[in-house]
Amino acid sequence: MRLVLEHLTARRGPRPVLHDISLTLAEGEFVGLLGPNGAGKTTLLRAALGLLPAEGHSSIAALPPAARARAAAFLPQGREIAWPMPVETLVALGRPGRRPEDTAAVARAIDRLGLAPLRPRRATELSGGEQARVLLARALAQEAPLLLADEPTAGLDPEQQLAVMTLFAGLAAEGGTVLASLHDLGLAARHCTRLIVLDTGRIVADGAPRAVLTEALLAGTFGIRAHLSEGPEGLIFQPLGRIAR
Ligand SMILES: Nc1ncnc2c1ncn2[C@@H]1O[C@H](COP(=O)(O)OP(=O)(O)OP(=O)(O)O)[C@@H](O)[C@H]1O
Repeated sequence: MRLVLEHLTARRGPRPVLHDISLTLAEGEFVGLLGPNGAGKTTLLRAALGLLPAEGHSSIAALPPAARARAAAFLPQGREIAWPMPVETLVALGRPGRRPEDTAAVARAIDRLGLAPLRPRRATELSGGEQARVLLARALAQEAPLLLADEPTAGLDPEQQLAVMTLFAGLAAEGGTVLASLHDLGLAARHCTRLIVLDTGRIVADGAPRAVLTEALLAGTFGIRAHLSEGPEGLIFQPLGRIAR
């Protein structure tokens, strides 16, 4: 399912922090939403979902609530689980219902995140990274055509980070649309089909990873120098140092 944003502008408190964002994400795209701390990534995701008031148009926010829940799954930034329930019960919150297809979707999500060994454990008694994977499984259990994820790799070990990026690329390859905010430019460069970079609430770059991650953008927006090369596994991004600004 496509996601269309037109002239989206949002405020946090009295200040506009997202300015006139227009973009279209198509089926099959895995889009990395990049930008320094405070650039507006979370605000964009939440405004697109209708979770924050915004001016302009979002094709998801415009849907009635039930259709919105079917269209888009969301992994928010906060990862701490407060409910002392078994992992399986928590994942099933993403897919309420007792039809066989609901049970199968929950089982698929648990399997995709490698959570089978943790299934009977109490979610509050898991490590931070394990809790993050449980919450991602809850979002995946929805099996919505659009997935918006706020820093889905934060707090995960290297293997799990790669697992999540590979999983998202697979969802896009199956025709889904994935938009994920990411701070790891290396993971984004290697796995995303497209990168959108925000800086102080505005889109400053949008395109294929190789075209977006230029020396000038890395210096101007992120304040870093980096080495980019094409390896057999795809684009390799290696940060080299900070640039005094
Ligand atoms: N509840 C709030 N009240 C007032 N300002 C806020 C609030 N939440 C965020 N902001 C401000 O809005 C701007 C955008 O914040 P946002 O959380 O969207 O950035 P982000 O790109 O997701 O950052 P990060 O990478 O640090 O998670 C920042 O300047 C931030 O200080």
